[in-house]
Amino acid sequence: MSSIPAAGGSTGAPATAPAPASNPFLKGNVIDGKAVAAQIREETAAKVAKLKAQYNRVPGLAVVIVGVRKDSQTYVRMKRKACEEVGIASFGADLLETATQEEVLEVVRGFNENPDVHGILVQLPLPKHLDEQAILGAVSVEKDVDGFHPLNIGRLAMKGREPLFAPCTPLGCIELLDRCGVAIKGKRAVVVGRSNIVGMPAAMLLNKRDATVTICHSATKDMEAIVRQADIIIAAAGQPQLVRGSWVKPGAAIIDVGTNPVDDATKAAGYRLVGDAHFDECKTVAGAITPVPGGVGPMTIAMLLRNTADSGERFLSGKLQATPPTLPKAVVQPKKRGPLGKLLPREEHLGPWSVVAAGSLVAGVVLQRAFGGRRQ
Ligand SMILES: Nc1nc2c(c(=O)[nH]1)N[C@@H](CN(C=O)c1ccc(C(=O)N[C@@H](CCC(=O)O)C(=O)O)cc1)CN2
Repeated sequence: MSSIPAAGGSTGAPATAPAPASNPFLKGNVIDGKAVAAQIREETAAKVAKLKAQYNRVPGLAVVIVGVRKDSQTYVRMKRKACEEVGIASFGADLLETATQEEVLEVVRGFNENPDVHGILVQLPLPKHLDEQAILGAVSVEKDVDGFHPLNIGRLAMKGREPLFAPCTPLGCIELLDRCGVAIKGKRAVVVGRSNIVGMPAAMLLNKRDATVTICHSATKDMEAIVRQADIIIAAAGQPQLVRGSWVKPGAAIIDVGTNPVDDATKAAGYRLVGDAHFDECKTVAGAITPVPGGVGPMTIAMLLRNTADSGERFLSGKLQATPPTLPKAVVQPKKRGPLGKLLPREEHLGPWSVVAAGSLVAGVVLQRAFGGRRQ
């Protein structure tokens, strides 16, 4: 276990929440994600104000966007506005659709080295010609507020380890369960979908909280029978209304991560958003359910703000110092000689966090060897 505080306790057990019947975030059995997100934003604003009073500095978030995708532009605008509202300093880089891998990496490196930046995110998806894995791996692990760096994901996957940051949408799903008084420990959870952004990290977070977790995917046989056993369902398959009311055990909690546009001539935009669960059917059976929109979506940005404030606190309080972004190379490129004339890996003359990060890197590589070659 590292001495560095991990994920602001975010992956650990929650404070006690009111029982569902009297819960202020439940309207009947519908979870009000906007209200939960508003509470987290208020808490974050208070934390940022405290940091400002203590250190006369505020946390800073850098958002990198490549290209002109309309939805990505909207999310990035929402993130920058949210930063402003809670007092987090906003940094940005808007790159052309045609930006090269090296140009994006150069921008990331600049933010890695900027002491006023405590969190960095690269808006996804990236244009197809870019190597997303290499770009996410280039973000300094200590500033990886999206929680997508392989070291953070590796630590999330491992027993007895904690990431510095967990991915925002899955973290938001857990926070919704906690704040709505839905117990996780010992419960059966089924995650439908295994994306890197939501499904897999959601399963890992639920596992850390002692749920018994099953992941369903496109090759799962008799998915509905598996889902029917769940006390908690995370629907994150990217398929509109996949989870039907008849799949749901009475009283189960459904967290719907899907945001699928479907044609709707009655709407000014010509479409409406639906989730991966059939809301009207599932609502009649579930103990609690998130709507789309207004459920998980607002939590993604709220958790990003909280991760950034936690990161700012680690840096400003001096608990953490950024290590050079070239750490993985440093581990494999010996530079110094030990007492017996043996070359020492550089981790031995870097700070304690570097050793932790190096250990996690090895763990990440082992995990990748074990699981990486398999078909998704
Ligand atoms: N680097 C990242 N890229 C992406 C992430 C991420 O967490 N990090 N997640 C998604 C997009 N996303 C944030 O980036 C995001 C998605 C949805 C919402 C949201 O508030 N949705 C609203 C509906 C908004 C609408 O009307 O369109 C809701 O569900 O209520 C916020 C952020 C992919 N990329």
